[in-house]
Amino acid sequence: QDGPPKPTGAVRESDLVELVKLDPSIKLDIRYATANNFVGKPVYPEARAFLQRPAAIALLSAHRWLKTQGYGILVHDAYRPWAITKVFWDITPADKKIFVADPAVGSKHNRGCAVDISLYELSTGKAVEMPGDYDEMSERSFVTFTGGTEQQRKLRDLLRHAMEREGEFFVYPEEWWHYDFKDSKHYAVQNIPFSAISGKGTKLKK
Ligand SMILES: C[C@@H](N)C(=O)N[C@H](C)C(=O)O
Ligand SMILES: [Zn+2]
Repeated sequence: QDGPPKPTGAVRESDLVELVKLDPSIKLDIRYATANNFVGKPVYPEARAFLQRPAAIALLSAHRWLKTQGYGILVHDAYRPWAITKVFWDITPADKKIFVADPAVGSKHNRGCAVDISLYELSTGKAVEMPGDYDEMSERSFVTFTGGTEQQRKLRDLLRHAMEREGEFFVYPEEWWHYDFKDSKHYAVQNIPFSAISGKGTKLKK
């Protein structure tokens, strides 16, 4: 397969918004722009994060609620070009494919409607410890994993509560960090690089 799957029905116009421009207190740790990821080398030329506007606004709402609890959102990934989903799929062994999306269908990341996140402590700015590492392909990533420390599980569950409390996002059960936006099916799978995103719609409508 050479390119993304074509939409089967009507789709909404893409309006990708850069998250740090909405609120600079949303922190970034874009591992795919570094060698510290499961590919072992950078697959993004820039450490940037975009979501479709309604998803970005919902993420901001979760971030603001988390701040009342002493935490902020740390973003590992958001919109992801389809070609990178294909790279992930091709290098992942068959028994680990639940941790990556099939490029024949496309990932919700490719639609600008999924986000990989963790938490940072407002008091120190440091990333928290979760029951497993980001992109760890083991049962420690499952949202039902009962191992790790009580504090790690509490933070994983706090993140999930923040993201699901308004019904806008829902967790991917195999990955504590991955959240899908409820309206993802309305957006097309895209393969444009970050540099081609206009950002014209970056300003948040009040
Ligand atoms: C690769 C991982 N971070 C991820 O996002 N997995 C889901 C299943 C996806 O690729 O959509
Ligand atoms: Zn993800």
